[in-house]
Amino acid sequence: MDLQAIVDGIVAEMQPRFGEGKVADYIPELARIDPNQFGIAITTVDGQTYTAGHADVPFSIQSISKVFMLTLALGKAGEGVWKRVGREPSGSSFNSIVQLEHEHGIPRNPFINAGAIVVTDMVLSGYKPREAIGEFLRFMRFLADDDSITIDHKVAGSEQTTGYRNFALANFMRGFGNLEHNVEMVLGVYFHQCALAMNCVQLSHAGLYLANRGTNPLSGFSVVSPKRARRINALMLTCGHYDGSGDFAYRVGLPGKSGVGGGILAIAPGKASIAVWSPGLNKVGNSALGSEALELLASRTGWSVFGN
Ligand SMILES: NC(=O)CC[C@H](N)C(=O)O
Repeated sequence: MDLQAIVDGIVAEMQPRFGEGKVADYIPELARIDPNQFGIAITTVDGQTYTAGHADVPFSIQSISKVFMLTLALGKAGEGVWKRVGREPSGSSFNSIVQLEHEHGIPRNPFINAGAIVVTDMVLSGYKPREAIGEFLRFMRFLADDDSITIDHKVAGSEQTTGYRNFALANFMRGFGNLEHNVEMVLGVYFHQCALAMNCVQLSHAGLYLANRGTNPLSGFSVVSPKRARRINALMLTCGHYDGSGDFAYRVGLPGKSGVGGGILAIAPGKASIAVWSPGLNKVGNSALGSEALELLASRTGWSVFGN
């Protein structure tokens, strides 16, 4: 299979449509991003990387960080994580508060904002916020084997001043006793993890452990057990695209996690880690062209986990 020809073909097909969708404008710093950008990178488990388009332009990974923070929290708290957050798709938008009251402050899953805020609270345990942010940054540099990865402090600051809904979610959960640390501390870490800037190549490297039974084939390091990698993939498949998760599974058929920066990390277990980025979002807040590109990729590679 000629993966280079596949990614080149996808970019050529997407090019006339660059700019489609709507950039996230509720975070002022993200509203300024040029929507006419599109990048894709595939890294296979045998270590080859194939890129096309703007694959080396850094973007805000936003909610894709939730996969990596969950990995850290599982390492710290093990199955105890699931006492404080569920594993079911929410069927609601990423920043919804409605289910939280009925479900006594226990968020549906770790990939909606409420769930991710609880996960961040777990990672923060025993640390100062600055240390937890440092641990996350080190982890990402280690996974991608790239020390040039940084946090965009302007984006973090922008969210800090406008993240009213996240403050509401966090306060609500603290009221139910499901946050151990004060809201400002937890959200300080959460906004910084979301503001990590990575390009498609770096992100495809960072996700590789999930495609390779928990071990990063580039470094040989075991990040998580095969069982845990499988389970994180299951959560990405069922919950990684908020209330668009069912549609993404139907159209693409791969575990994936999106972010409002326009990035998507998709995992083809046993085969490859794929990162796409295009800032324009669809109605549910997932990259419009990114989702379509992955649909093309899955059909051209036959990589859907549901068969080809
Ligand atoms: N879907 C997302 O990427 C949301 C992340 C964003 N930082 C927020 O909390 O609103």
